Amino acid sequence: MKMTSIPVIDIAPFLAGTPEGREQVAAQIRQAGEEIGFFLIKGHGVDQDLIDDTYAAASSFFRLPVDDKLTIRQPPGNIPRGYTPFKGETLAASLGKAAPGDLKEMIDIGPVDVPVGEYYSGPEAGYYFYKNLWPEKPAGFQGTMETYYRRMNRLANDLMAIFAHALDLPENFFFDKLDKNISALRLICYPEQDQAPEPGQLRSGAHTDYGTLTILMADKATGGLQAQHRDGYWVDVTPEPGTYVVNIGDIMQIWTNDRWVSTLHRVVNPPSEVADTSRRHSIVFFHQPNYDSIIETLPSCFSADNPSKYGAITYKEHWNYKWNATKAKM
Ligand SMILES: O=C(O)CCC(=O)C(=O)O
Ligand SMILES: [Fe+2]
Repeated sequence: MKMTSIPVIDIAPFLAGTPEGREQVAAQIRQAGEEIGFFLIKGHGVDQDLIDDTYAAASSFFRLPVDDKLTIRQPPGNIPRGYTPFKGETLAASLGKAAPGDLKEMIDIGPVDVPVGEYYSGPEAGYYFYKNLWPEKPAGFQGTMETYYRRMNRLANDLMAIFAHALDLPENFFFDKLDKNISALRLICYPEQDQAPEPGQLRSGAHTDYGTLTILMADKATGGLQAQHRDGYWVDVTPEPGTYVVNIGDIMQIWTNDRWVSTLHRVVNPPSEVADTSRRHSIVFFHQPNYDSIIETLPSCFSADNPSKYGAITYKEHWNYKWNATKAKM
């Protein structure tokens, strides 16, 4: 039977900490990781007021005149910070596919609370800890986003503990690979479409996410997210109020030797009858490990009968390739 919606998992019993609760949540995550690589979570503990404030700050920013938005334009050299105008990225190119630019504009925010030291600012650090660019308007934007970033990092740690449990590893297994993580908070606006898209042009072309996991909050505007089932068909991912969409990224797929899937997904265009009124926003936290973590098959995911399919790489090697492939030459 075809899957028509993605599973909803209440993670509160894991966070409450009883052994039964932890096992029950881990079992559901294990199944979802293997089958579709996407799930909705509830019981995550993130304060709804913080979610609402973050959404409101992002949507007000995108309503500003373009000149105001360009005050924090992405610095030259594809540095992953600041505002990228409409059609500035082509996610299909991360998988080697040519396509017109994605029908979206966005802001990229990197780590907040960066310590001083060679690891964070020396030559190896690249742009991973580059300073964030904050707009003057709307008021309070920086504080809201920094609070949200920190809260997403905590939730991602909780999810990584669940993942470890689900993979028969100690729950703190991943922590030393994440303690200097280079996660990215991305605010995206998919504006109303007053012109028909070009052939092959989507709000976001089909791609997989590059890191460990992604935590997404989106509104319910038409023209939304779809995930590809392992059997090839597309499933609508419809967020419910108070839930987050979580999906597995490339690094979990590599770590688990393909037992879990980094699922192909895309954001489709709204139907043409409503395209000129459909405006969609999403707030996406891409959780990504330390830049120098070595990504190789987890001890519980290979054996003599099931050898590793991937050679070891560092996270920065994986990320650099994907990121640079997707950028418009502007
Ligand atoms: O906006 C969405 O719903 C998903 C965006 C996405 O998949 C991405 O930016 O990687
Ligand atoms: Fe994505």
